[in-house]
Amino acid sequence: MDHQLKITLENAGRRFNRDWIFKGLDYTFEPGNSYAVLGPNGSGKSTLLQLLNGSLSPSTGKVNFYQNDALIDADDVFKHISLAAPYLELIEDFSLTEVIDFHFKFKPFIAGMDRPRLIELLGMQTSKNKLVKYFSSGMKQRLKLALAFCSDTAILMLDEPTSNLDTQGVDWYLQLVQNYAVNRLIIVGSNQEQEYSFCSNHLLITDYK
Ligand SMILES: Nc1ncnc2c1ncn2[C@@H]1O[C@H](COP(=O)(O)OP(=O)(O)OP(=O)(O)O)[C@@H](O)[C@H]1O
Repeated sequence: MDHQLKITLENAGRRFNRDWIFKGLDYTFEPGNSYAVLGPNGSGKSTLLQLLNGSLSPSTGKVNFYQNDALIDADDVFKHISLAAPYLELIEDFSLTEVIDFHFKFKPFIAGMDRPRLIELLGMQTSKNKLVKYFSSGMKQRLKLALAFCSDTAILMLDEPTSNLDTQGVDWYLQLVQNYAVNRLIIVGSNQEQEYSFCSNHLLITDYK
């Protein structure tokens, strides 16, 4: 990855119908830094992450994306972001091998990674040809995380990254953070300390109600 991405929010707000989820949000997400977006269930973490990945527009204010200080279009932002989230579904009728091959048609592997290494990282050598619909919920979550961490993008966006993971899975996730998040802008939507304690910046949604 040879570029950096910065996201700024200027007086940003989002509402659904008459309900404001948050407003008056001024914030800068700097390249290479780690951020936790925090708040209780239903407070608007996922909504904010969707603004930050260009899939939802603000009701007021602005979300700006800069690549090496040049403004880029919100429609082009997805190329620079790897997202792992509960609402992002894997293709259930694909085998593990097919899911990986399909995913990496759209995004390159990080340096030194390829399909066999990714399967090894997942510890799923014996499930290569298993259809994803027969994966356990924890296996699916590991796969989503591994696809995100192993894609060569400037931004890693993780919504509830340890959902469905057991304690071993949580340790495995923290290992991914250590090994594959270096120098990337990482944004974690969460209300569980274990999954965001490495983040140096905290954004509390409830400060913007
Ligand atoms: N498309 C939509 N239409 C109407 N309301 C919505 C829509 N998407 C989200 N909301 C509402 O916005 C609020 C914030 O939801 P959001 O999913 O962002 O919260 P969250 O903090 O991520 O919650 P959780 O921790 O439970 O995942 C909720 O009240 C939700 O019902």
